[in-house]
Amino acid sequence: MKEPSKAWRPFTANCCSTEDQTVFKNFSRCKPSRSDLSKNIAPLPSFRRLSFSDLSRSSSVRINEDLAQSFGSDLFDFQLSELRAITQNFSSNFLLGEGGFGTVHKGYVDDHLRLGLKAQPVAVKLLDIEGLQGHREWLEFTAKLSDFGLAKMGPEGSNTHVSTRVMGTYGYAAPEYISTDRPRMPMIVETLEALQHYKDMAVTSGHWPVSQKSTRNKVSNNSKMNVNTRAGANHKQPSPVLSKKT
Ligand SMILES: Nc1ncnc2c1ncn2[C@@H]1O[C@H](COP(=O)(O)OP(=O)(O)OP(=O)(O)O)[C@@H](O)[C@H]1O
Repeated sequence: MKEPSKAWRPFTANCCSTEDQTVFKNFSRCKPSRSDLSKNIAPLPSFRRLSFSDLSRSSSVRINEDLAQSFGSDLFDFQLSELRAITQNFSSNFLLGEGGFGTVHKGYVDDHLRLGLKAQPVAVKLLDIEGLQGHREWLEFTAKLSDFGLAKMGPEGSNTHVSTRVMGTYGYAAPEYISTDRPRMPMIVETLEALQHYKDMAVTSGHWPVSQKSTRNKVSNNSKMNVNTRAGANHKQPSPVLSKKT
């Protein structure tokens, strides 16, 4: 009797019955039907990625070392030519799906490929170097410091601090900064975190994140901060945050 089909997972389950298995060059492989290929394979709650390759040699050596520490002897480093053979040259017939990094192809390794590596189906992800995710995403990433009108050049030489007047927007600036005139690094981090939250509230509710009647003292006291969280605010009213900027 034909075995019931199992969810296909690389390195863990069979993808097809014996009679469906064909031989391609020296690689055994499963011959998935068109309907199998068009099916989205069930979510994979946990599976181990045991292999990778196809990076430039120098970078892959370093990554190999890092991954080897995590995976130990379970890690197999495949050459591009091997991956090509496994996936029938990344054939579209073996396409499983596509993610942000590129296409994912079904393949099958036989038990002659590596000592200790059992014959099994695998999924091979092919990096799309033109893709927005992956290479270009990281190469083009440039860290930027957002400037809310508060950025100042740091002290030079033997100076320990820079004197300047308190600047910032009520509701966005850290309350301690407003009250003490002295910024501390944790305040800056808190302010950056709070900023996006307050801005979201302002944009969606059409109200300032703090009451415009807030006084300096009110703002300086975090517990008294009058944050607008009213649900169902009038969305037709232009957001003060947006209208102020335009
Ligand atoms: N091991 C697998 N078995 C079966 N199908 C898979 C497997 N891995 C990926 N796929 C298929 O390929 C598609 C894309 O997978 P991928 O891992 O690239 O998705 P992603 O995590 O959204 O993308 P990325 O990692 O590139 O950001 C999946 O939606 C799935 O259909």
